Amino acid sequence: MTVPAFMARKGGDPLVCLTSYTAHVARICDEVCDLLLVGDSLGMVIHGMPNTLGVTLEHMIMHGQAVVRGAERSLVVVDMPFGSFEESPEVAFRNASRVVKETGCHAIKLEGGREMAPTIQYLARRGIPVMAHIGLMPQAMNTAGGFKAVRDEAQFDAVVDDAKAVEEAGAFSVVVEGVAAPLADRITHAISIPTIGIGASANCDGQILVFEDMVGLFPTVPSFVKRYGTMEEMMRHAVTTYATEVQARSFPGDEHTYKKK
Ligand SMILES: Nc1nc(=O)c2c([nH]1)NC[C@@H]1CN(c3ccc(C(=O)N[C@@H](CCC(=O)O)C(=O)O)cc3)CN21
Ligand SMILES: CC(C)C(=O)C(=O)O
Ligand SMILES: [Mg+2]
Repeated sequence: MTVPAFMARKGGDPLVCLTSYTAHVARICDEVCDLLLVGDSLGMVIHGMPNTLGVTLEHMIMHGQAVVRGAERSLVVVDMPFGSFEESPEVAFRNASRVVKETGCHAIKLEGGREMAPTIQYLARRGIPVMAHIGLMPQAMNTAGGFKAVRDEAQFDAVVDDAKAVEEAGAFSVVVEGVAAPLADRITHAISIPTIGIGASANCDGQILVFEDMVGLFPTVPSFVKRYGTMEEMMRHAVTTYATEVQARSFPGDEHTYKKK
């Protein structure tokens, strides 16, 4: 997958996207996805943080390297963490270029609408494809007072304006998070770059979910998540059986034991 090929899917077959944070999860997701996102949700999902604000550029680079090693076909996009891009377009370029150089990812993603348009333009014109992220922006949880979906009609025009501004600035795609279905529909029809929804209805050009949420490995998921697997139960069964067998001395058995030569 390339950035132009991804953009060409606007209005066509839905774009399949998932987050990945590790090489072997990336290898599995890569078989079915158009895009793998190394999301800053890894702070919560992998590192047990209460929100995404504590995630660093070093976290993103380390997980980005792992995912790039596991991916062959998909576009790999790395989230810019809180504090790494907001100050100025120049600071954003310095940090985003480090992410691209040190991971080999194809593009970066950053949260923000109109206020980030100059930064998106600065990066995009200098060789770094940018995916924007509008609607519910988890890095703004303290100003929003939590992870609040955009459901009030009075807020809709502002988010449509954000979508137009990031398109105009040169974003190649935009994540639309936590918005009511009619707003997602307006945004998808208002712009000519692909909209990738998360908690944003079917009225988008593609969908993304957090891998651990959809396989059933993260305990507290937002209501928009559909669970396609029961990984937590499978893991609990495996470790419980192991513990029982160690205690009973039935593991290791003969077939798991070296014989002398
Ligand atoms: N594992 C995981 N999955 C995610 O989808 C995800 C993360 N982590 N971390 C970053 C953000 C946070 N996300 C969330 C988390 C909770 C709600 C949620 O429950 N929102 C409710 C109300 C919450 C409130 O009132 O405080 C809503 O109705 O909008 C939405 C998005 C989505 N992102
Ligand atoms: C879920 C997506 C869009 C994200 O930003 C993340 O995982 O950090
Ligand atoms: Mg994110």
